Amino acid sequence: MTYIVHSIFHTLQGEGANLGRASVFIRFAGCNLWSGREEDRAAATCRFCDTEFRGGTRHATAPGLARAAARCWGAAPGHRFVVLTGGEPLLQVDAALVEALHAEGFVIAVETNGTVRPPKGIDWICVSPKAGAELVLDHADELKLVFPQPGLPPDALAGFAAAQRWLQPMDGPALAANTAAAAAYCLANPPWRLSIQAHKTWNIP
Ligand SMILES: C[S@@+](CC[C@H](N)C(=O)[O-])C[C@H]1O[C@@H](n2cnc3c(N)ncnc32)[C@H](O)[C@@H]1O
Ligand SMILES: Nc1nc2[nH]cc(C(=O)O)c2c(=O)[nH]1
Ligand code: SF4
Ligand SMILES: [Mg+2]
Repeated sequence: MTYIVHSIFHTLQGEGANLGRASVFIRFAGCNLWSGREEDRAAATCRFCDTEFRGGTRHATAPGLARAAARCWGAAPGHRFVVLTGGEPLLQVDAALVEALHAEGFVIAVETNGTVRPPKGIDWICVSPKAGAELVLDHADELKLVFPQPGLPPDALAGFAAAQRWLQPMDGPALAANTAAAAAYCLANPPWRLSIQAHKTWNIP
């Protein structure tokens, strides 16, 4: 299996349950809910994406990609943690990559839109559902809903099983208003919690 990877970088997880944790991010190229081209955004299923994920480097084997992640992690002792994101990582992540990353000593987390079934063995799954896209998962370690999303109110996810439920204000021109609305929603509706994209204020990738 060839993996097409937009970028690999070492940073702190800026969102959700693993906030602040040293991580290697593997950002896979491509998504099933948007082409990544600005001219296609208005007609896409997912229209608020904050991420560049087009194109990148081919990695011909799972052990090769896992070694690239290990090189990126560097010399920091132990606690290796990798976040598979994109784009939509589950279009490409397979059992061979899970095995190879584990063999390099990584705990594996995934950021997914929940429309694609994951291979077995991933240690931490964060599902971030998108209005208008069919969820094929009904549980995860954490649920992280970008808020507000017309057509996908938090209530609609009452049947989704997750120990942690986050509302993440939609970044864009209305970020301040979205943050206030998300905070108000969390105050009125525990167990929803507020997830601020901390890396954007820490000025790290
Ligand atoms: C770029 S996505 C990649 C992973 C996967 N495709 C997904 O949507 O979960 C990573 C995370 O950023 C969130 N995100 C994307 N655009 C955002 C925005 N404008 N404001 C807040 N969060 C956003 C997504 O919902 C997801 O939780
Ligand atoms: N620091 C940092 N944390 C993140 N958590 C999820 C991200 C993503 O784009 O998937 C992300 C990201 O892009 N940067
Ligand atoms: S599903 Fe994820 S990667 Fe795809 S366009 Fe939406 S936020 Fe971006
Ligand atoms: Mg991001």
